[in-house]
Amino acid sequence: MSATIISGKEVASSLREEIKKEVNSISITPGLAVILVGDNPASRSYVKGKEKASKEVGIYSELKELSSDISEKELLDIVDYYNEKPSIHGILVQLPLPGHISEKKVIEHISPEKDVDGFHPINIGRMMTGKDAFLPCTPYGILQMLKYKNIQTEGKHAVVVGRSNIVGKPVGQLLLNENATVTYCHSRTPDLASFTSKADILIAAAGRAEFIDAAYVKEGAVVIDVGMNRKDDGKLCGDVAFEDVKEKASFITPVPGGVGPMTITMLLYNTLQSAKKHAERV
Ligand SMILES: Nc1nc(=O)c2c([nH]1)NC[C@@H]1CN(c3ccc(C(=O)N[C@@H](CCC(=O)O)C(=O)O)cc3)C=[N+]21
Repeated sequence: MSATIISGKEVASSLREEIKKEVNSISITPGLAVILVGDNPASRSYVKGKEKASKEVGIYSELKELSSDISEKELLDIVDYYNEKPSIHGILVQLPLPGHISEKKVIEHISPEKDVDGFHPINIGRMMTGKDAFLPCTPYGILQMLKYKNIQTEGKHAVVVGRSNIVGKPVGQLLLNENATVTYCHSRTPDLASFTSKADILIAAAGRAEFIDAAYVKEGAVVIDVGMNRKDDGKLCGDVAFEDVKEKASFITPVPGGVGPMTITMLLYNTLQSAKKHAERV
């Protein structure tokens, strides 16, 4: 039997409707500042997607485009400017940054109260300890997709392939918070398939095109594809060999149209939450 496809587009549009309604119902306009350094075409295209989605739900978005030779100090000053600007509730510095700028320094410079990416160590610590935090958008979006399809996490064995700070590590943490049993694997894990084939929920976030085929997957598993790879023909593909795996899985997410639209949606959601908290303070 072929797997049910979890359409990120569908889940995203349902959540965006709710976000839009709530944006219209509050007394202030949520504001998001997006800082883009350099002219990487992929980064630019993601940033455009974020701007368009913000407008659609009534969030004000301000794009700051900076030359790739900007100094670290200048960038930190711009972050400061937005940290202090009352009409801005969320700040996103698009990664990756040019090599001469420390990403760590820049992320740590963003006010944790405006860190709608959920990348600041304060928010990561809050997430780890189960406190109120901005949750990182991709892992949070994955949780929403599971919820939307009523997929249980409690007592399930989740296997995460990938250990990045923005996807692999936090998605495991969030699944653990949801009472899953979590195993982390990565590029140095020997006999990877021996782990992934035990997964009830498999999260593929390693950044290798279509390498998870049916041999890596247990019959009836839920397979979430976080990969965002460009093929030689320019087409986007995930870490999962979709056609092969969909015959074995119970649920599967496509690329494109899967996790990607959810990432943007949770950014909008976090920006709305930040604006609401700001409104309570003033
Ligand atoms: N500070 C920061 N925060 C981020 O959240 C962040 C970042 N830096 N740097 C780059 C990555 C990448 N990312 C994507 C979000 C949505 C899609 C997305 O919606 N993709 C569409 C397809 C887009 C296309 O066709 O090119 C889809 O999967 O259907 C993709 C990629 C956010 N990132």
